[in-house]
Amino acid sequence: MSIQVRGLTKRFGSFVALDDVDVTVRSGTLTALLGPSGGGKTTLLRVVAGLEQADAGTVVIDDKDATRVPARRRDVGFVFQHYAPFGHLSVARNVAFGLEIRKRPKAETAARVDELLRLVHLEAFADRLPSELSGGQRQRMALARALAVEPKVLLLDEPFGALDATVRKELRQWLRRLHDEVHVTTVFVTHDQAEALEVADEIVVVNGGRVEQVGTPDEVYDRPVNEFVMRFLGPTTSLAGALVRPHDVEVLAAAAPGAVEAEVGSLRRVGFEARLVAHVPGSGDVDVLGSRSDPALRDLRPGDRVWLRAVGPVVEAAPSAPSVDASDDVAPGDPVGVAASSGAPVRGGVPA
Ligand SMILES: Nc1ncnc2c1ncn2[C@@H]1O[C@H](COP(=O)(O)OP(=O)(O)OP(=O)(O)O)[C@@H](O)[C@H]1O
Repeated sequence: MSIQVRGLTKRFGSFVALDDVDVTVRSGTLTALLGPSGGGKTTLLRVVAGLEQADAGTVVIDDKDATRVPARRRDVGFVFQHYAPFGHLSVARNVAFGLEIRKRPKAETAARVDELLRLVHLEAFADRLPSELSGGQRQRMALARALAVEPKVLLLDEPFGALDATVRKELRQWLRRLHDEVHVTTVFVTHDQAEALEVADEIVVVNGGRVEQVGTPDEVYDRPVNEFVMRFLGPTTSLAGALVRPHDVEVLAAAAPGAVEAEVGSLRRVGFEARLVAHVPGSGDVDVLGSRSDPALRDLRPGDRVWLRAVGPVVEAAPSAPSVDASDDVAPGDPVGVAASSGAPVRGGVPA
């Protein structure tokens, strides 16, 4: 069940929250809406769900124009960050709720609830009250409840946002596995680039009410279309006027085509990483990230002469562009890839 959003504009007073947005979500995919706070992700999700009316544009769900269809008739399952269950009903009754109000036969409802509780690994908790569940279990219950009525699409607004980092990580892997079993077209909102890169089939980068880029995790990470996407998806450093990822800077002992001469400022080892800061005369410090066993870095001393060359994606840096760096602004969740695996991405110097 695909979703097509065309020319969507949504204003709150004079503020433009969505500005002529086009997005296609392919049937059966798990798609992340990724971007900084206030960028319009939730608004986009709410318009798709029918909880918010757009000022212009269309929403097509499963090849049918849903723009004017009320939320309850869109066959959309929705899970919010702070999910509020019915506190006086058992877990099983919470999951059954949507089926009961649709007056499905009792036996069918019971069988479906059993199946869903197994799917979300809560079969042992069927008779508990929601207050007797952990936060992660409650969000799994919310997902089971949303799935109960067999929605065409599942929309998740930071479903794990309120949980601690470890549980969040478990649940994101679980969501991936669940999706592989159920295959319902799913869109989830996150501002955590690691979550999107790890879980999604497709990432829609949303910023300032516009779509910056759509692609697979590899595409947006390896071929960012602009400085914003480059910065948002992971740490960056500036080399010869362009942005590059610190782990995509090659360190050479001699001059080579395309390489820039630099002087070693400092080299620190942090766990398995080696973090080099090298000074390029006239253009400032460059951060380089390698592994501690990397022979090109291992024996460097402050003052040594080296040559630096970008070996990964490079994006021209606009000098006046606003700085939105993943290492600063992205969630306290896990930073991206090698560059940030210790939780203290190299940026503008050696971490203390
Ligand atoms: N009901 C509303 N009235 C006025 N402004 C709103 C309303 N809802 C959202 N906005 C504004 O629209 C912009 C986009 O909000 P939205 O919640 O879609 O962003 P988001 O990308 O989901 O951010 P976050 O990650 O913080 O949830 C924000 O600047 C927000 O203040």
